[in-house]
Amino acid sequence: MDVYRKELADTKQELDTISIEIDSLLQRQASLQQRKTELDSILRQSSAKSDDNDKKWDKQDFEWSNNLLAKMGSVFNIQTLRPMQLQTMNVTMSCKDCMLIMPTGGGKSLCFQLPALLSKGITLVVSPLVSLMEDQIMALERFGIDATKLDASASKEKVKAVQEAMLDKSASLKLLYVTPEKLAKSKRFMAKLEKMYQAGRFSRLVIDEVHCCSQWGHDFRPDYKFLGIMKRQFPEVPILGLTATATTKVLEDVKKILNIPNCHLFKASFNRPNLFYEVKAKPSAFKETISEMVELIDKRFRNQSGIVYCFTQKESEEVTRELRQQGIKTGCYHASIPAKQKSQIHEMWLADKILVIVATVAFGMGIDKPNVRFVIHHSISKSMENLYQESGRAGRDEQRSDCIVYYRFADVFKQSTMVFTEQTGLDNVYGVMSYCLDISKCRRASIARHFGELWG
Ligand SMILES: Nc1ncnc2c1ncn2[C@@H]1O[C@H](COP(=O)(O)OP(=O)(O)OP(=O)(O)O)[C@@H](O)[C@H]1O
Repeated sequence: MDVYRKELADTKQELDTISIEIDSLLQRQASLQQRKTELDSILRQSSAKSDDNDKKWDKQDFEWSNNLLAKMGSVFNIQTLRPMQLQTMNVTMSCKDCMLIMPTGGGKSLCFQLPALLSKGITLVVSPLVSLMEDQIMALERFGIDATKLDASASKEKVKAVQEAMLDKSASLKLLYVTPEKLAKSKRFMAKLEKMYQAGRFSRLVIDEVHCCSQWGHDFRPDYKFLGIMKRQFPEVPILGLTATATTKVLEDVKKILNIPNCHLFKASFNRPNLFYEVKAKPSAFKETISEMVELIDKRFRNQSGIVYCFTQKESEEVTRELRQQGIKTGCYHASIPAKQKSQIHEMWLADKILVIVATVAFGMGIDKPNVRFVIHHSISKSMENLYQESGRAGRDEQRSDCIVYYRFADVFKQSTMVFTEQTGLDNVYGVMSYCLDISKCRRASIARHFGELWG
């Protein structure tokens, strides 16, 4: 009996102790709950404050505002700015770091080209593709702006002239384009930049396609990681990162990599109201898909300019051959086509001498044709970002245009085998698959949600 009495006394004591502990935990819970409410409210207020801060960036009373508006018309022949352009330019003109996320064709280039004209010294533009730089430099030359690039093909004389201009106060050079490889691999060029910085002539660092820094993005480029040292080496130089496609996770990663945790972030809407998205079931027989496409191109898009995207070079050649056999004049474009032939095809298409280009993704960045009325994906893209960007080459003139994807399950497997080694490769393909399969949702809404926009 004594044994039981003893156990009962111990049990009561333990229960008392637990009650005391529960009381104290309940009190702690209540106080944490209260603190949580307070912290939520502080954060809400500070984000409202930073919204306020952002609001001031769209003002036109900065010391450079008059000059900015004047040059916008006189040099670029632009009468009104698009959403987020003024904010971005004001932030970067204030020497603050900024990232601008704006859809393809939205007008990101103006956001650094115009500030480059208004600033002393040289704007360094890091861009992933030489062809992209060439297009921009050609366009700048047409506006009478002195811009050039340094890449592996530059002659000794050219390198010398650029290096002189980097330090020469009276030089007219405003924009210098380089690839990330150039920065990562040429110590000599970094040393020149250091001198340019010391001379107070390094006015701004622009990083085009800034999502390439992050492994979580769809287009990671190892040399972009090197850009992380730029802020440490040139702390006074404002960084402007540009991208058409970046999820929140990618943006956070990019901020970390570039050492710009407090950069301003501007995001233009991804909705392109003039683009109409459609998904069609792809017949299993190749010829059947082609005859559907011929019908589309011949009837719905008669005499109109467009692009047909294919999965592989082989596929693009087969589609080109079939379309031609069915009487449609097309040009084929992929990475293995000789450079001269590629630029001929591109020019003929720009001049509307060829209406349809059948291409792989090699026909991509830097395409700026206003009247592309349709983009057809003969096979699905490898990610929603790619799909959005490729489709976005339609309708730059803001006229109605169609973006059609041919979808069948077998193509998901094909894509998966190509991307499974990439960090988020499979997830990206499944994202496209779910976009294609979800017939209950509006396509535009699915795209908006993918890019983190609220949509009804
Ligand atoms: N405010 C504006 N008003 C009218 N046209 C503009 C304006 N801003 C830019 N543009 C024009 O829009 C077109 C696309 O601009 P830009 O090439 O800068 O786009 P982008 O955002 O860099 O696209 P991409 O992602 O393909 O590089 C250009 O022809 C440019 O001249």
